[in-house]
Amino acid sequence: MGFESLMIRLELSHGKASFGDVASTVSRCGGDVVAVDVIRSGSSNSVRDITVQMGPDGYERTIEALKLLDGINVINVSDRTFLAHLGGKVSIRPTMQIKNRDDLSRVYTPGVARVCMAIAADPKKVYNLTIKRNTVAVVTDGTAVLGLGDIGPGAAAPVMEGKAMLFKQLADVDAFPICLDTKDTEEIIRIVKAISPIFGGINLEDISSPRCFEIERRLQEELDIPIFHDDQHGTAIVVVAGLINALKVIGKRMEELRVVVNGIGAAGVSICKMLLAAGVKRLVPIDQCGVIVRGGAYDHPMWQWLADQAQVESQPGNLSSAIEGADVFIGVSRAGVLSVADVRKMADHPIVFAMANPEPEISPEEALPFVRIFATGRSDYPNQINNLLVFPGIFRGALDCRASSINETMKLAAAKAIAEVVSEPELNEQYIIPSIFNEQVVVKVREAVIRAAITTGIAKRIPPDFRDTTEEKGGISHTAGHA
Ligand SMILES: NC(=O)c1ccc[n+]([C@@H]2O[C@H](COP(=O)([O-])OP(=O)(O)OC[C@H]3O[C@@H](n4cnc5c(N)ncnc54)[C@H](O)[C@@H]3O)[C@@H](O)[C@H]2O)c1
Ligand SMILES: O=C(O)C[C@H](O)C(=O)O
Ligand SMILES: [Mg+2]
Repeated sequence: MGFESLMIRLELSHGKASFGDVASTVSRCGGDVVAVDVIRSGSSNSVRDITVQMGPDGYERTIEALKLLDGINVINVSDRTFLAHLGGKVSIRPTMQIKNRDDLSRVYTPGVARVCMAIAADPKKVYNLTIKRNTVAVVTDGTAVLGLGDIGPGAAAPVMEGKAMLFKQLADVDAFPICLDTKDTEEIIRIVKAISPIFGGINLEDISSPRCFEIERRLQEELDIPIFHDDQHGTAIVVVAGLINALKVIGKRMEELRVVVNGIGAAGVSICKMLLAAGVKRLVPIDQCGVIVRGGAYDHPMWQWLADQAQVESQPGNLSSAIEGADVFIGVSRAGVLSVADVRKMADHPIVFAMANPEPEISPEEALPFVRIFATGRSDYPNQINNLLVFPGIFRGALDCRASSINETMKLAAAKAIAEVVSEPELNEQYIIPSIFNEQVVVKVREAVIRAAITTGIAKRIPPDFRDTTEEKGGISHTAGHA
């Protein structure tokens, strides 16, 4: 599933082989040549880089077929995805160049000492005189990386670097990947607290459940910067945004839905909580042990919380029995657990958000003939429901107003803001959620988050663009200080 790019460096012996032979061989193996670069051209031979797009299954076949061509020498094969990772994906750049001793004495000893002492005298100044106000730590222990599981902190780094890139490109937030070689809850809390002075916020990422709940709660209690477990809240916010719009398309209301959530880990717990807050009255949470039922007894504190909720159904069962008559399936579990037979048992106008990464609970090819609305977490299909629509804008807003946390009001405001980026005339089955490249996403999420932070009294600063207009924009009073 999904197309990938491969870059192949070839030497063609003129007179023996032509570029047409190469292109037709690639095409026969199921791929397309999408770019050609001539690296060297001589009288008897030439060297070219060809970029080939195809499903991952076709790679080896293509290379073997090219090697068999007379007059073609395959010099090198590079997977473009790996090439994009060479040397990592982010770097740190200074904000000015040190050109002479005068500059040096300002940014370094002795000038810097005066600035240090100013912060020592007034710790709030760290926000204006260091990178803190714009910097977020993306912290993982590598235990729940995408749906790949506990692959360790080093292997988790490419995902964390990817999040850091997106923070910067989409919201101009400087984010730094921190991959911790410990799974111990107390140690993680201690380390994050210890590194927190230079960060304006902490984005926890891919830390497995249930430790993630305790880590987030304790850090938020003990620190006055926002702590946001992306897999919980970023995911829940984007799911609610997608659902708000999907319901507009199919004409159902939140209150009349029966919703199955499969995978009650970090993402699943938070999605369930937010669905209840959004008005869902019939909820069926399912994990590997089967349906989590109202009135049940569970060791997992969050499952017990769910079992105590009036909206959670009491009928035991498994995914295959529980999906019967469901209006919505939300998967945050693992690849391939939803079958076509399951989907066919759903109510009219089924909505399926199959969000396990990188492979969803059911492939679009299998599901699409039987569902009204389908979404995945992936970038290569329509309706990408991924927390990447949330974390850049939510942190942009939280940093700009120096919110001490990210509360429920801010989260709901973010969900509504994302949903509203797609206007009603634009909405359709293939377009329930805006593209991440829609610049309005970060702008609207930021604005909604700041307004919610100010109204709920947790903003420590009013951003300049909110200073004169807050009254007209919604009757918000100036309670926070300007800094
Ligand atoms: N699209 C997105 O934005 C997005 C965001 C967060 C997580 N995810 C994906 O959701 C999945 C879970 O992520 P998480 O952070 O919650 O991980 P997690 O490890 O905290 O939770 C996963 C849960 O799924 C359960 N599970 C595993 N197999 C199952 C099965 N066959 N049936 C029912 N439950 C099953 C596990 O027991 C666990 O409780 C991953 O694939 C991740 O990539 C997607
Ligand atoms: O990283 C992603 O693509 C989304 C999410 O954070 C996940 O863990 O799957
Ligand atoms: Mg994640």
